[in-house]
This record gives sequence, C-alpha cells and structure tokens, in this order.
Amino acid sequence: MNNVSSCDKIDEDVDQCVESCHKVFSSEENPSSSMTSEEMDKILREKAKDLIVEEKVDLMGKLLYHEVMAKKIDGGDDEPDTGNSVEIDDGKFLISDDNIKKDEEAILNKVVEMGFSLNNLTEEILKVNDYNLEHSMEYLLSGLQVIKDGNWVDVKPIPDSFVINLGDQLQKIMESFQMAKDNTPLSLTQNFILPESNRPQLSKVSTLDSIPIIDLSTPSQFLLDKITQACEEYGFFHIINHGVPQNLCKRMLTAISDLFKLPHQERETFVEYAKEINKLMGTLFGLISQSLGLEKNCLQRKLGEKPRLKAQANFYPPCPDPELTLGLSVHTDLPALTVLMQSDEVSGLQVIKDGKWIDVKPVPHSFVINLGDQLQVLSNGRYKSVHHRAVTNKMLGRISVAMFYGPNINTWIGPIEELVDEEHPAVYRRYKFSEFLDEFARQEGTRRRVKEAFQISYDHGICSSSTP
Ligand SMILES: O=C(O)CCC(=O)C(=O)O
Ligand SMILES: [Fe+2]
Repeated sequence: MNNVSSCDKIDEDVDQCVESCHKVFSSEENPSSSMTSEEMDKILREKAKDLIVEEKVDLMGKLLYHEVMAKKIDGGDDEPDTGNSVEIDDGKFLISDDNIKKDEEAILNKVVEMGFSLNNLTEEILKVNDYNLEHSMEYLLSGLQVIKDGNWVDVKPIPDSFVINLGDQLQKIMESFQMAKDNTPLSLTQNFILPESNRPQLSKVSTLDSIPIIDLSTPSQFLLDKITQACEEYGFFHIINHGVPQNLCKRMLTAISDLFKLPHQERETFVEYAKEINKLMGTLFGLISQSLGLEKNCLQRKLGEKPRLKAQANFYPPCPDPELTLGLSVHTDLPALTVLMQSDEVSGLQVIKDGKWIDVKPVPHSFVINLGDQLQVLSNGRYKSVHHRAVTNKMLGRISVAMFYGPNINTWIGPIEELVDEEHPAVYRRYKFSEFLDEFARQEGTRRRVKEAFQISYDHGICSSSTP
C-alpha cells in the first residue's frame, strides 16, 4: 500500500465509491436525506478510504453471483450434484438452452427480488438515509445484508441460497459471512447437505500422492510402459504435450464459462474442440491398445462403428461449506475413455487410490485421462475404471469439461479374446451396450454397481453370469 500506484488506485476507488453513493443519495428514492452534498462527500470519502486502505473490502469489486444449487435433482435418493451440465452429443450439440435459460432466469429473479444491483454493490448497500450510513458500511464488513422493503435482510437465509463473490476481496468477505452479527455461519441449503457417511471428509484426502503425469512426446516403449503402469495402478493419468492447441483449450474454458452466463455462445469453439479431442482419443486408444499388447487399432475396432462422443461441462460454484456436500457424487465413467480439461486455478477432482482419496491437482496445459467401465470390461478387468468425485471450493468456482468416448447402443462389448486365457478367464460376459445402459438405469437411486452385474462368477468350475 506504500507505492504511488496503489495510492492512485485507492483514490480512484474512493472517487468511484463516493460518486456512486452520491448518485443514490441524490435520487428521489432517498428524499429523507438531510445532508448537504458536501457533508455527505466528506463522510463517504473518509469511510470509503478507511475501508479500502485497510483492504477490508473492495467496494468497487465486480459483483458476481452464483447459483449454488443450480441443479436440484428431483426425486430419487441419489446424491445431489451441485454442478450444472451441458451435453454435447455425437457432434450435434445438445446444449439445453432451456435449462440454462431457466436457471439464469431463476437467478436473476432472485437477485431482482432481493433488490440487488448486479453492477454496483455500493449503491444498494448505501440505499439508506443519513442515519444508517455508518451502519450500512459496517454491515458490509460483518455479514452481507441488503435492503428489502426498507429493512436489512441477511443474505444467508435466502432459500436455495446463492453465493456472492466480491472481486479480489472474496476471501475476506466470505470470512465476514461466517461472522454474521447473529453468529450463525453461512450454510448450505438443507437439500444439499449429505448424510454424514457420504460427506467428503476432506481432511483425510491425501495430498502426498497424485495421479501420474505422462508426456506423450516421450520415446515409444518408455511411453507404453508408463501407460501400462498408470492404467493398472490408477486408471487415471495426466497427459502433457498432447498436441491440442493451448489457445483452443483456453478458448474452450472461456466459452464454457460464458455459456453458463449466456445461452447462445461460441458453438464453433465446441465443434473445433470436439474434433481435436476426437483425434486425441484416437492416439490414446492406440497407445492403450499397445500397452495391453494388442494391435494399435484394436480397442477402437472393438468399440465399433459410430461411437458416441459426448461432452459434459461442469460448473461448480463456490460453496459455503465443502465438507457438507459434493460437486459431483462418487462415480465411475460409464463409457470407455474420458478426456477431462479442468481450470488451472482450482482443484476439485479426487480419485480413489488404494482405498484412499487423492487430490488431482491441476497440471497446466494437461488433460486428465481416465478409463471408463467399457475399457475395464474390454481389458478383462486388467485396467480399472476408477471411482472419482468432485468436491467444491469455498472461495472459487471451478469449471471442467469432460469428453467421453463410448460405443453406440448396438455394439457388443466383452473381454477382448487375446486377453482371455486359462490363467485369465473372462471376468465379464458379453453384452450389447444397450443392456449396460438399461442396467445403469435400473440401478438408479443407489450407488451403482453396473459392471458387477455382468461379472461371471466361477463356482466349482461351473461358470455363471451374475445377471438374471
Ligand atoms: O469435474 C471433475 O473434475 C470431474 C468430472 C467428472 O468426473 C465427470 O464429468 O464425469
Ligand atoms: Fe467422471
């Protein structure tokens, strides 16, 4: 705070703050103001400067808003997801504008209902008469409150709560949320608080281990060994030097981020991205086939004609209490292979390794690759489709884009013959992919064990399938 530029910045912030407060106080909505403009200017200037210099609050910080409960799952006893998603299917993009629009409208309605101005917090906070001026500034620090029908209302108890992000000073503001006047912490809406046994227990997540990082530009045998090891041990790995242009990845994350704000955006980027990832999937399938000792094109051949390439964009808004909920519940990916891009700044993905959760910290310019259920079956159980989940972050929203490659519904899937011998009898029976999807749907509402339904059990030398 000692250098000239930060002093200039403070003055600029003070000016802006004072100017917007004047606007409010001189408006007809505040006829009770008895202060002269100069008197008010003086008070405002002093108060604003104190607050800004103490870095207690960035009054001019852009006010963003996030719907925490963007998507509430109706009915069923499945774990709720706080993420919001967009599907891109078969190159035809099933972006459900209606849902996004509905969410956007719901959020905006709430904001309007509460009397918020999205662009200028100061105006709203100071929409009070002279007597309340001092207090209103304090409210800003001690717990966000807004004027509703002439009374101060805590932001905390808004049904289906939303989180307000105040620019750079978010952390301080969030802390002040926690210390609201009535000492009640800001909490999640009841619907999203998981039963204790399903909570993420974040303190137990390992930060010492992470998934392997594989450089696709390394010499081939070494690369294949690394892939074999990663697929056998983790079922997850990062890839770097993957050939997908960095600039495109950046644009894709921005487009996804914008998409959650605006319904009609940047479809060209989606198409371009889908094509690139499709190419990358080809490379990865080649490598994984070889790492299993199979011909390069074996896996893709087995996954059949007209494969389904699906994308899911996940947005996890900042969450007041990440210990109480999950962004995305524990699951395995149902298709064959997933290429996941996550924003660089925030981690959230966690993966089971040796019975423990490990954090997948973002590695810049990498993709996270994980094997899906169909690959576990094709590899006759040698490679695993591993359980993972996404946890939320208290301060920052997080975006990830998953692209899934799977067979079409008429494709037959089963352990690849070359991987079945006396020593390694078939672990799964063959099935049409549509059967797998039916089984997935049948198990809805419980923690699914879909692959297990196709498992073959070997009792006393007699082989039987576990599906009815
Ligand atoms: O957001 C993440 O990191 C996880 C996404 C994921 O697992 C999925 O979309 O299936
Ligand atoms: Fe997943």
